[in-house]
Amino acid sequence: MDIESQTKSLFHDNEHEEGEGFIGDLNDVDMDDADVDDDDLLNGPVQELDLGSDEDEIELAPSRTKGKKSKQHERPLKIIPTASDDSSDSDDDDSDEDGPITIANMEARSRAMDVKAAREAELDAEEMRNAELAGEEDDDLADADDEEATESDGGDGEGAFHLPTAEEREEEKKSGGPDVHTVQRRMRECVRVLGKFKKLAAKGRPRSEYVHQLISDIASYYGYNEFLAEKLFQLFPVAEAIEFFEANEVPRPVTIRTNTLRTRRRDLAQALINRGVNLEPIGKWTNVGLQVFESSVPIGATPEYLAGHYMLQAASSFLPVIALSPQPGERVLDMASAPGGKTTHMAALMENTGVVFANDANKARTKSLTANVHRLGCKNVVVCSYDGREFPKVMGGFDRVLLDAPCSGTGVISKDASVKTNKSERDFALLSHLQKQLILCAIDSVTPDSKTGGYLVYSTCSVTVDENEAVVDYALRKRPNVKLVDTGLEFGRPGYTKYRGKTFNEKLSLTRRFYPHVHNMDGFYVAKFKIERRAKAPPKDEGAAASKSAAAEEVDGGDADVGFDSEEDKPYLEEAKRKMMKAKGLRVPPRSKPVKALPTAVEAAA
Ligand SMILES: C[S@@+](CC[C@H](N)C(=O)[O-])C[C@H]1O[C@@H](n2cnc3c(N)ncnc32)[C@H](O)[C@@H]1O
Repeated sequence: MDIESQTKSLFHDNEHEEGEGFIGDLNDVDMDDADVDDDDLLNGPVQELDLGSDEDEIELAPSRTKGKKSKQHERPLKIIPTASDDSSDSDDDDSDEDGPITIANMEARSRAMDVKAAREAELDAEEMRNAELAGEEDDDLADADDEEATESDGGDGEGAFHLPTAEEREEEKKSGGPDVHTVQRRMRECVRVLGKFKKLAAKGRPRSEYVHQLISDIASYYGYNEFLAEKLFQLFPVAEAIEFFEANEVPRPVTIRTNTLRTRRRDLAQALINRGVNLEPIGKWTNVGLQVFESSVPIGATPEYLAGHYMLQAASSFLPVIALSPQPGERVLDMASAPGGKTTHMAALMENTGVVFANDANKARTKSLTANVHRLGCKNVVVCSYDGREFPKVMGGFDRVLLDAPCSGTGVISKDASVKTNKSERDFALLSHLQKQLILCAIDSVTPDSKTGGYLVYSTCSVTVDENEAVVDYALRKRPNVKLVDTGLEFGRPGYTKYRGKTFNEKLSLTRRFYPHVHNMDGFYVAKFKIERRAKAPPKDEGAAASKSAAAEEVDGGDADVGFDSEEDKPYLEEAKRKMMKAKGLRVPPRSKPVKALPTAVEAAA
């Protein structure tokens, strides 16, 4: 059985749930205001929307692009030559380059690709600089000599390559678009020309026309809307962008995480091997992960699975927990936790001691969370369901917080192809807005006085800058008492410090990006913060008690009094009750008093 059909049959019964999403006051966000630099982001009523995706729920059935039909589905195999196909480049690469990327050879391969990407980025940048120097930007290359133009035209030896004009593109669209072979060939040519633009571009055709054509062809070939195709394309040098889109067409390796509360990896591996499972340890960076290559039994229904000896979990989703590194005896918050892959991992690292508050705003999703908590034998987990923006008002004083934020899912397109077509510019603005609200509340939930911790990890299964660096940079600007620290992860590309005209805090390079085409895992982002006291240190001569109370007052929503106050809780309870009645189709009674926006974390701390 090959690994692809394996994957399909392996997961016929896992916990995938429909209707996952993020919760936030998104409908009323003004797009122009979506990047407001203000704690006002924290204001607003709680509403439910269904826009999100979740990296942890492995698909039961092969994903299909809903809506737009991808030309790529018509193709037999990988046809677009990409960096890793290009044999002329192989000398420069790691000798491990032959054969498929496994998680074991991934580190070496990823280093080689990093070098190559850096080189390509450099070439791209040089091309751009040259174009600018020549004052050509959009109208350049009128002086490209005939010889060069001929080289471009004769490109792949299959007849002349002609970059369609705007009118021709229109015509093409009207007639239903070109066939898949024409699109493939054109993409290949555009990549080639953009790689050596000065030399290969046709006379009088600016770079932007090639880029535009390539993005449009990527969108139709792989089945993306043009907006998202462009957004993702912009993240990489041209040739690498194709690698990324290609990788999204291929399922990621099937991986499981040993539940060390119940067994040891060695014993689990032996038990599964005895059942006909072909597996091996993922790599040096984790001592609990196993990669499954083949199996004659459904991996989601073995006696070991049912007994909670392992979790079906994408390798990338180990990373935020490794970075957070929760310690035994600590008080930890998992702010957006369903279905619990990371919660249960944290509970195991904490050896079932201390407490993990596993929160998720979506009540329905807490069912699978609770089921996983029970199956894996986690005894230190409390499940709750609040909007994350209600923290730390609900409770605070955590040693560590994980915010695995609701996101667009652009890192998990191989699992959920609907992302290709269902995300618009507005969705990204709204998500980024919600993520900014959540991250401030997550920061304010950490106690800077923690003896053992004082950390927050922010992660997403998305690769866009709006949802990652922009959010982290915002948090650094809004909370001067936090700083970025090393994630402790052994691989991953550094986060952007500059991106398309935006400059972020230089420490953003401490954050880590993971990509399907580089690391053979889902696209992911991880940032780790250390939370310090917000206020000036109290005078040295003051007594310990005085100093403690001063600190508590000055902490912005951190470990000040966060106990329950029934008066304050009234509006929350009333709203929750109204929601529940509405969901059950019951008549909702009028509100006892006009509902103001629920108090925010910042208000609560004030
Ligand atoms: C990426 S998933 C979390 C995956 C989870 N950490 C795991 O490892 O299994 C994001 C979660 O955020 C939840 N969510 C969406 N909006 C939220 C909000 N405003 N507050 C708290 N949770 C929210 C969603 O219901 C979803 O379960």
